[in-house]
Amino acid sequence: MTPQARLSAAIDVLDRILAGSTAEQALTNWGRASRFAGSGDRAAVRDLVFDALRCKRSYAALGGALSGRGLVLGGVRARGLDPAEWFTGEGHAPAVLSDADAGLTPIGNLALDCPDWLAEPLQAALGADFEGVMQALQRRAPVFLRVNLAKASVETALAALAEDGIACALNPLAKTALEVTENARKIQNSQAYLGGLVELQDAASQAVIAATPLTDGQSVLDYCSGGGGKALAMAAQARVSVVAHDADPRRMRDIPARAARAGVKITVAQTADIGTGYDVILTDVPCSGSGSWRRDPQGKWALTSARLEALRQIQADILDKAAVILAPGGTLVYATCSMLRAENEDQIAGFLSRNHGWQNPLQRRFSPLEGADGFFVALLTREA
Ligand SMILES: C[S@@+](CC[C@H](N)C(=O)[O-])C[C@H]1O[C@@H](n2cnc3c(N)ncnc32)[C@H](O)[C@@H]1O
Repeated sequence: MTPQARLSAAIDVLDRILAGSTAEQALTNWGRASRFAGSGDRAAVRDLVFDALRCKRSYAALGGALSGRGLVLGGVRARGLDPAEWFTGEGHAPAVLSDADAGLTPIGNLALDCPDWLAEPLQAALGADFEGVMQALQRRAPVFLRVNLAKASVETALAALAEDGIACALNPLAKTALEVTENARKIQNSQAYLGGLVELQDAASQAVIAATPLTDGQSVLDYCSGGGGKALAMAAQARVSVVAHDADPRRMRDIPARAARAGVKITVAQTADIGTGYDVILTDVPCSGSGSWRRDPQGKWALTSARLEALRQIQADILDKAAVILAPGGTLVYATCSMLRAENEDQIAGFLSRNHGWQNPLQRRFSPLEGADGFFVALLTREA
């Protein structure tokens, strides 16, 4: 495909997304219908689509319309390219520009791709970092790996990755965290990944596990395990017995295979079998995802105040339910990939006001300005 034809493909995919499809669905459907597209084309179209979704407001302004064409045109203008060279109408290129394609220079929340209703709570949470963080969320997220210490040292993992041409740099957020600097697309077929030496995991997620006080012999519950990313990290950090649970059992489907590849043991529990008396419970609760909008830009535009309030209720309920199955003297770990106080500091304050005999020795925010996703972690310790 020519670079111009890739723009046309991105326009088509974005139109489907604007009509209600998820990005993944729309890209998959386009891929199936476009057998002629090679892997480079698919990657390029995907990048164009996700760039446009991250910058939906500003690109729509620059491109003169909230449409596939407007977004892609806005992206061309944002990159400082001459649109006339790209919108040529020749071959599979997008149609030539007309007066209808005039755009305007975005300012304020528009320029920052911030939904208006979220500007105030985000400013309250981020203070002087607000603009910088919103700008960071307009760019693609770096790729991070976690070295699986159950199978390899950091040096061994780096050497194995290098054999597959994948270059990485150590990341200060966690001693297991590597930022991929070259050939990220090779990871899933690399020997280091297939052999369980490394897992894909954001560095802030790894920092959350590093902040979790795990010691050999403990019983640990990952209450909202999803696909088990953090359960795997906990199982590799100390000789602990890890139980994974999620309200949606389908999300835990891959945990046995992932645990086998990583060389660790994880017991998957349905809600009825969750048990009690855990030394450590991690609640990596469902949240707005505002710290990871780079990876899920549709989440930024789909969030509403009603949905945020519903999430807050779920988060408080999860904390209260987990608290009663924690052993005396145990630690409840609360984590979100949100930057909003309502889901972070306010939840901890709410928990402490509802429950007595608890301490809160740690609260820590991770900012996208540190390179990884925005995250929040709090430790709640129950008196013995
Ligand atoms: C942020 S995700 C967890 C991600 C996962 N810990 C990881 O590292 O990949 C939140 C998870 O909470 C689950 N969940 C939602 N409501 C729940 C509830 N009431 N009890 C337990 N899990 C719940 C969701 O199904 C989702 O998988």
